[in-house]
Amino acid sequence: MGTISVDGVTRRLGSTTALRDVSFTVDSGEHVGLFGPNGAGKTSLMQLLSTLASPDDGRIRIDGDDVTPDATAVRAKLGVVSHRPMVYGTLTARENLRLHARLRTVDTARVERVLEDVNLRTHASTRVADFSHGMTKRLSIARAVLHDPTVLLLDEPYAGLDQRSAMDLQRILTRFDDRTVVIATHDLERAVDDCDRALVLVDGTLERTVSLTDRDRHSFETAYLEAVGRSELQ
Ligand SMILES: Nc1ncnc2c1ncn2[C@@H]1O[C@H](COP(=O)(O)OP(=O)(O)OP(=O)(O)O)[C@@H](O)[C@H]1O
Repeated sequence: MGTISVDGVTRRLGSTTALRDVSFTVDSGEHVGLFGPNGAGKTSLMQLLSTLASPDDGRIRIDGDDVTPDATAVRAKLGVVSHRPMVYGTLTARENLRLHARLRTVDTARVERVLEDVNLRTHASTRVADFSHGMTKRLSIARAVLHDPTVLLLDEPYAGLDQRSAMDLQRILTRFDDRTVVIATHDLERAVDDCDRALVLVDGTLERTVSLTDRDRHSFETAYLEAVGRSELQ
């Protein structure tokens, strides 16, 4: 459950080729980091995996279902945390999750369990407009896992968080370790802890795959900088 297959995927945006013949697979329960400089194609790839866009060439399958014709079946397996929190500021955390549970036809009893998972039980009755950035991010994760997906797609989950909130979030994400996870991030340090494998995109091409299980932080950073060239150093 939760296998991903990306096969020869190309994505064009206007005159830009955002992704060029990208292929990789992710095993069930594996945690993969997506890295690359600005404009490398990370968000474009996350959008395709999330079924928000379709490849111009190639195929993406989740558990064998193609993200284009089988988008509805695929969406049921996906939990997506993107740049936008996708929660309502005028509602409380609990109201947001109950609303989402009804839309997803999920038993509302699960809302309390998920609030607990992301450490928001004591703030469940607070309006989201009054939440800090870190709390809103945790609520986005709660929303994403409410229907118990097998695959979690996290686009820059640590962006804008201070050290303490990022550490809290990292700890919370380990509670969902049994799922397949794809995480796009510029945070090389946390990636070494979070991921089994790193995929490095450069100018839309999958430049390098690095196993993180037997690497320390320094050797991953070296491999990353070799892959992206000097552009990251300037
Ligand atoms: N709507 C669009 N129209 C045209 N080109 C686009 C569009 N969105 C992205 N691009 C281009 O596609 C390429 C890949 O962009 P993408 O946002 O996927 O990269 P990224 O790795 O997520 O970058 P960042 O780290 O800055 O978020 C870039 O050259 C970008 O300028």
